[in-house]
Amino acid sequence: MDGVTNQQHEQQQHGIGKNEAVVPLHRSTDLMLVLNTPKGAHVRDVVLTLAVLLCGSHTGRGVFAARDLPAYTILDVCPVLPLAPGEEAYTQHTSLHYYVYKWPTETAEGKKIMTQAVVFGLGSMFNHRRDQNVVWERDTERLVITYRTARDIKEGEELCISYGDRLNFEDVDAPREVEGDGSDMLNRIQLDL
Ligand SMILES: C[S@@+](CC[C@H](N)C(=O)[O-])C[C@H]1O[C@@H](n2cnc3c(N)ncnc32)[C@H](O)[C@@H]1O
Repeated sequence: MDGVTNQQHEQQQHGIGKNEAVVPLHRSTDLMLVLNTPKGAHVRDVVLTLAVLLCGSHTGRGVFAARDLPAYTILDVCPVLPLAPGEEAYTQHTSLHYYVYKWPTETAEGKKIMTQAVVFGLGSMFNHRRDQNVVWERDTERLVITYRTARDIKEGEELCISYGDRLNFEDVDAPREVEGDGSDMLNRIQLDL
């Protein structure tokens, strides 16, 4: 195409200037969605919640590496839908509450505030791990989040982000603080006295 790349050609066809209105999308093809991880999604459905309470654990989805991945590999570029300020008052009563990200934005008066955003694509499927192996970056201008591997990843590893310290579920990956029935800890306390 006489030195014109496919991307430039597409942009010319649509009258779009470079970098302005185009977000190049990437998704690694070396990923898989696993459906039966122990990290169950929260459910608002009363019947399902009862079934979980009575029958035990409820499985959830997670993103895993289907091949070895080098550090800094782009896993996905996900479009987001920022919610209007105040809309979280409604989403917190729905299952969506467990899927939204904090999103900085500005009011019409120019005041910086934090709202929420729904993330499309794999961004909503990454589970939490305190020592995350995926990092993410917001682009508040272009309304996308880019996810990258934080280090070399082995085939079969789960790809996780960190949700921070204030979790509203029990972290199945968290190290158990007291093993056994706790008597070891009690013995140690008594010895120290
Ligand atoms: C954004 S969703 C992640 C995808 C979710 N596993 C699914 O199947 O739809 C977040 C929810 O996943 C579950 N989750 C994520 N990380 C977890 C972890 N380390 N331990 C237990 N549950 C986890 C929690 O229920 C959390 O509210």
